[in-house]
Amino acid sequence: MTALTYHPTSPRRRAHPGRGDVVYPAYWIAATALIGAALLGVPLGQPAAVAGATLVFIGGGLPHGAYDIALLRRSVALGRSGMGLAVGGYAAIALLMVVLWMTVPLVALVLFLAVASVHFGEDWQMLEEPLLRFAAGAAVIAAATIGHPAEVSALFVAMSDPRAAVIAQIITAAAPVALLVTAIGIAAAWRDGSRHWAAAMALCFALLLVLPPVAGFALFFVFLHSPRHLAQTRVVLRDMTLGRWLGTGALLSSLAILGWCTVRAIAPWRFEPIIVAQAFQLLASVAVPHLMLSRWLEGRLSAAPSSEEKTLTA
Ligand SMILES: CC1=C(/C=C/C(C)=C/C=C/C(C)=C/C=O)C(C)(C)CCC1
Ligand SMILES: [Fe+2]
Repeated sequence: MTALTYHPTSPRRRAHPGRGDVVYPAYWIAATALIGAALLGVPLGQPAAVAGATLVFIGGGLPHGAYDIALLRRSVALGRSGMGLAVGGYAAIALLMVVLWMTVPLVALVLFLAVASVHFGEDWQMLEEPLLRFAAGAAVIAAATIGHPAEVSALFVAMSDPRAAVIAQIITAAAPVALLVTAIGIAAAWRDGSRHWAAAMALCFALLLVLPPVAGFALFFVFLHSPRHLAQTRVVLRDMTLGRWLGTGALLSSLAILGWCTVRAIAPWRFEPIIVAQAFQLLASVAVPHLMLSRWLEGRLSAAPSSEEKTLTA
């Protein structure tokens, strides 16, 4: 994910009409296919379908973080040791998150949900109000939870411990507010010209409410969140050949999965081997350095806008 900010000409207005209005046709195709499957009675909440959705969100979503280090390298002139430090720091933060899952999984879960809300809120660049962006980010979790409290609670418990059910209850209680605030965000995005994004997210929230949670999440993550970031990243890394681009995505995603399996094999692991729960734990572990790096890059870019960034924000 890249952290690409718009630099206002007026200090009052952060957003830019139509800013961030990026939705690919694949999203509408996937959403239509999911609606069709649900109408035809395909059991999207059954274990086989959940395993399929897990493969989709890992295979289609994990690679969007694979370019974080390449982006960092593009933004700061790093020597060999600087690069080593950056890669080491990134891996160390991810590993720290794995340790949190192993030692205090409830803390890891809360951290994950908070980080995800901030991170998904970054997709709403058209909204100038940070609280609105955070609510819109949190609404992804809130919609899935209020729509399917028992399933989400069971997933949280599988990732953490039985006390995680309380977290699902708290989210369920707060969900109406998050969704109402997000409705305002959608209206504002629509009014300001980001109509594709506003319509796509409105449909996605509706689907997160009604579809089984992992299917709804896979739709959001793979077809809305990741492609925006991949497209922005591709602009910055446009001189990477297609082979190298695809190779980097595949290699680093495989390394993350391999790293996860290695840690699981060598460390004492008290979780049930539930694949979907582990996939979310892995996602959480890489999401934390992913978010930290994006925030840092955003700070840098805001402080010193480059010509490259101007291209991106145009
Ligand atoms: C665990 C879980 C959920 C939350 C997933 C989150 C929060 C994912 C965050 C991913 C990130 C931050 C990726 C970074 O790019 C849902 C959707 C409520 C469905 C039920 C189980
Ligand atoms: Fe991301």
